[in-house]
Amino acid sequence: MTITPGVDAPTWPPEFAERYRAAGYWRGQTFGDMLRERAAAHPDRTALVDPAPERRTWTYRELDERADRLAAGFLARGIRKGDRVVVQLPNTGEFVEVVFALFRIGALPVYALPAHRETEIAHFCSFAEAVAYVVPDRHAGYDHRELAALMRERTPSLRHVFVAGDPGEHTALSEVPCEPSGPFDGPEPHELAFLQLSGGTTGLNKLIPRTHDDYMYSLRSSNEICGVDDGTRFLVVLPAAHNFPMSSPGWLGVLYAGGTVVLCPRPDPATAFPLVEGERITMTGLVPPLALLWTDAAAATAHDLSSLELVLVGGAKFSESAARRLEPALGCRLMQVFGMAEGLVNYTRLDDDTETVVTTQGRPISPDDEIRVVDDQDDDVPEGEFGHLLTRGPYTIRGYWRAPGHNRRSFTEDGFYRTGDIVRRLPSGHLVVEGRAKDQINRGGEKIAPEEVENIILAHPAVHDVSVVAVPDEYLGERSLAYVILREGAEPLKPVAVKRFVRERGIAAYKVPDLVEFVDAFPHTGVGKISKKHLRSAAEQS
Ligand SMILES: O=C(O)c1cccc(O)c1O
Repeated sequence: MTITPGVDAPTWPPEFAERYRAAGYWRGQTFGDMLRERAAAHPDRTALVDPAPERRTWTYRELDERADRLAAGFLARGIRKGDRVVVQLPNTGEFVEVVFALFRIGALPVYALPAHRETEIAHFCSFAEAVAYVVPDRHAGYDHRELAALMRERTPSLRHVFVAGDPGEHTALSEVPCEPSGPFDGPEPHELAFLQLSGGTTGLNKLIPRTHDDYMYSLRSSNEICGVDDGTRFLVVLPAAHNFPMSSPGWLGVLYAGGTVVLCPRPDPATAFPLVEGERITMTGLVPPLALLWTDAAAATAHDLSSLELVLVGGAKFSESAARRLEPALGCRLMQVFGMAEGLVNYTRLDDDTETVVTTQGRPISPDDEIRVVDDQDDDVPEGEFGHLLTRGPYTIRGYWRAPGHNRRSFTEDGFYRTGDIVRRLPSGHLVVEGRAKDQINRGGEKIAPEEVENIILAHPAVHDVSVVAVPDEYLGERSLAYVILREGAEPLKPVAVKRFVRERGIAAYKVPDLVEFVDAFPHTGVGKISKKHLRSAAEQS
């Protein structure tokens, strides 16, 4: 169960770590201590607002105290430093309390999304050898307690299920807190803070080990770039466990700055606009499909959105035409952000001209973010030409959690992360994302590994072979299409039966193929392997 540094989670070579400390990037503070410091400096300021169903607020002092008591309760139940805890909570105050309680004792949250189901959660629990799983009772019509019971049966390491709300057969989260018996033996700043999820390209999600030092640096710099300060009122519209709304600059960045975080239960304008007005929201982050929806809804809304100063858009490519419409419609500044949970984050800047803001995906946070744009042989391409984006820097991981084989493919020998994105770099340093080399579908910001979905469909008795590819979609950017070859002599299937089969296997709904087509054969490459590129262009033409 214990973590061996450099083995379970590859880390920076000592000369890099020294350089990042000397440059002042890594400042030696943990998230637990950060909150403690803020609570001492401005105890009565509002840290957190959870507006639904009844408005609840937390001052910095209250959040700090509640995190302490919950941390003490977790310890009393045997959760220890280095233990992994799968946290699957919607945008509620409990999410923030749980995460800070775990930070304080050095247990590592594994950030599941509310949309995840049996397939994903079973993987996180077993691969991370989680000791606990934290869930809501019901969310969006789904009973998480039943899934939790199944996970307890199937995962030997899983000793606890904590439920926010009615616990059923499990333990109520509200029963956990107790009085701390003394200071916590917390983590060191260079140690892991949590495991974030990768978008995944090869089947199941990889886990991304982030340290207190490296993540705190990305927040602090994001705050400077985005102009976050103690007057910022940030609306968390996307699922709070996503890296973007957590750290770019996100709810953690805003708490770092002493601002106020408001948790939005659903991302639609009908839910969010009254909150923007009522809570005087100044900043938020959206994925492109939501940005479009908000842009269109703003024209007709009776709600006063004039408090909005900045909307960040990222997670998938934002079309230039949509980007041009956003600022006039919402009456605020647009900032594009191109980031990844593995590290590197790029922003357009507040003083960039409009053309740069609408046509690029920004430039890196740090002067020490090393960027290479290379061809298929890893040779640098001339400035301004397309190539694979490789990166290395003070907040980009050196390897995934317990994945040595995968790490040899995803990182160069000298530690550059192969992002899988195809970019072009402008003389200003801004990147333009042109496409993707990795086998992944980006469905409006939700990343899908085709292989994971293919493996599920292959289990259908009537299916001989399957290939899942991206097809362009005006609203989401991309949707998923499953090309299915049926077994000889099999009863014909309807597309809806394939979709139902995938859904019933227990997988996040966004991974269920949007389209299913039955074909006799896939286009093949010379070596007889399915050519995803070929399939993608066939899909684009159909
Ligand atoms: O993962 C992402 O897509 C992402 C987008 C914007 C900003 C981020 O930090 C991200 O991780």
